[in-house]
Order: sequence, then C-alpha cells, then structure tokens
Amino acid sequence: MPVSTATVATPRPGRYIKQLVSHLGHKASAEVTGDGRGSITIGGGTCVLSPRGDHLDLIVAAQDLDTVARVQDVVARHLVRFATQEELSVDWSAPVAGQDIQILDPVLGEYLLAHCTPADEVLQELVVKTIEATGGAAGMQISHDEGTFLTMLVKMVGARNAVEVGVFTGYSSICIARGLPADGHLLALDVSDEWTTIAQHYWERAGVADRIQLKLGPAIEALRALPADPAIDIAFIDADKVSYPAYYEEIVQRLRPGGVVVLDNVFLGGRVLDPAYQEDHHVAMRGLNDLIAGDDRVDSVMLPIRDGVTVARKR
Ligand SMILES: C[S@@+](CC[C@H](N)C(=O)[O-])C[C@H]1O[C@@H](n2cnc3c(N)ncnc32)[C@H](O)[C@@H]1O
Repeated sequence: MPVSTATVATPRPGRYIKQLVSHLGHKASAEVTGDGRGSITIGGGTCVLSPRGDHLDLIVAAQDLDTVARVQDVVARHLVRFATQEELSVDWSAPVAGQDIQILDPVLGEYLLAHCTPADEVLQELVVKTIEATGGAAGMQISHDEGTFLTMLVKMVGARNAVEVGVFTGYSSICIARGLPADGHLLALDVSDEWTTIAQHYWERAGVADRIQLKLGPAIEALRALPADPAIDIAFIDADKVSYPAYYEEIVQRLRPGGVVVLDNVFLGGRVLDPAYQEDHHVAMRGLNDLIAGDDRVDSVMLPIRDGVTVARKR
C-alpha cells in the first residue's frame, strides 16, 4: 500500500487537526482520538494527523497512487485555507510501499562496515558458525556496526548491570558483555537451548562467559521475576516482536535514571509505517514506537541502523 508523509511546521498542530476533522467530517469519515490525533478517510485513502510539539505530522495511506494524491490534495488545500494567521507549507514525500523502503543502500552498508572498528576473530568465526548451524535463521544476528554501537553504549552508560532479551547464538551478548567491567553482569534471556549452546561456547571464546547468566524460558516471565527496584543500567530487546511492548514496560520500570533500553528491528523492514500490514507484530511495534515517542519517562531517538534501532534513556 503506498504511503506518503509530510511534516508541517506550525505552533498550532492540535487546532488544525480539530478544524480539519470537524470540516471534513461532513463529507468523510473523520475523528479525533483520545491522544489528540486525527484520522480522516476519504474515498478509500486515510490521512492520520499527529501533533508533535511545533509540528503537525501527516501520513497518508491508500490502495493506489491516485487515491494517495487525492487525499494529499484535499488535506493540504484545507490546511493552507485554514491557516489565516500563518503560511503553511505541506511538502509530501514521494509515496512508497512498506516493503519497498530501502533503509540502507547496500553499497553504503558495506562502506559503513568498512569504517567501524573491525570485528575480531571470535565474532567473525561466530558469524560463519551461525550460518553453518542455523541456515536462514542466521539473518536474525545483529550486524557488526550495531554490535559495535552496543559495546560503545554500554561503556558510555557506565553499565554494570545489563539485560538482553533474545540471545540467539550470542553475538549481541558478546558485544554487550565486552562493554561491561570485569565484575559486571548480563542476564541473557532466550527460549532456545540449541542456539544458546552455540552462544555459550563463543562467550567462553570471547572471555566474557563469567559475566553472563543465561536463563532459558519465556523472557517475559524472567523479567517479571526481577526485583522491582530500578537496578538495570542497560537492556537490549531483540526477540519476538509481538512481545516488545510487554518487554519494554517491564524493563523501563526497572531502569535506573540515566539507564538505557535499546530496541532492535523497530522498522520491521519498513512495514511498520505501512497500514496494509496488520499482523499482530506490526500492530504491536507500531503502537510501541508511538508510545515511546510520547513516553515522558524517557528521552528517545530512533536510529536508521540496519532495521531500525530505538534508544530510550530513562529521565
Ligand atoms: C533476532 S534473534 C536474537 C539475535 C541476537 N540478538 C544476536 O545478536 O544474534 C531472536 C531470539 O529471540 C528468542 N526468542 C523468541 N521468543 C522468545 C521469548 N518469548 N522469550 C525469550 N526469547 C525468545 C529466539 O529464540 C531467538 O534466539
């Protein structure tokens, strides 16, 4: 489904949302939701309007390009007409469908990998072993630039106490553990005995096994069993996407002020912004991305590293 977005600078985003919904509500289906967003559906295309500080964010999605253009035109014309005290500029992005979004040009991806601290022998071997042992599942492993970023974040946060949700064959655990001091602790959660057996071997090889405690079983149960006090310095979430909102909630409550939670795959290959994708994990990730952006417990930034990485720091 083609999607197009625009960001309009205005100190009054909420006022325009109400005005548009009220005006267009006579001819189209339109509403303002509890969180102040507007939704207007015109002839099979929908525009979602969200207030964000001094901006109004617009997303149009429709079955085809003609309908996208029609909805864009109606929304932009009315916005400009309602703006009697200021001049609004609505510049729509070229429409793309979620599955067509190329987050990183492959050539740039290679260049980027060639320009970060290189992976050592252990990590290089783990990449090869993971492909041999798991075949197609090897794509779940984080990339080296993301791993380097994790190690750096752990050091920058001065973390001693870390949690990882989603170990697989252990690449990200090694990267996190390497950022911890010698007496640091990483609680590593996964359901797979087979994959984490490989992880444990490579934790030994990397010399970080003594800092990592593996717990097998559903991660949500292990998180809920943690003490309620805010003792986590850093957490990395990279497991079943549908459970991300639950993982985030359990972790954010236990993060110490200044602690950080990192979430992988927040773009879902671009599908997160395409309303044609409505499976449970799409809906869960879309809702969580919105929630984090408005969560006043944290400051957050979404980074275009590979499939999207959100970093949220507890206030
Ligand atoms: C994307 S992989 C993690 C990749 C890993 N971070 C790395 O760097 O290689 C997702 C992992 O989450 C685990 N997983 C899936 N559902 C889970 C659950 N409910 N609780 C704990 N782990 C789960 C899978 O077994 C898998 O190993």
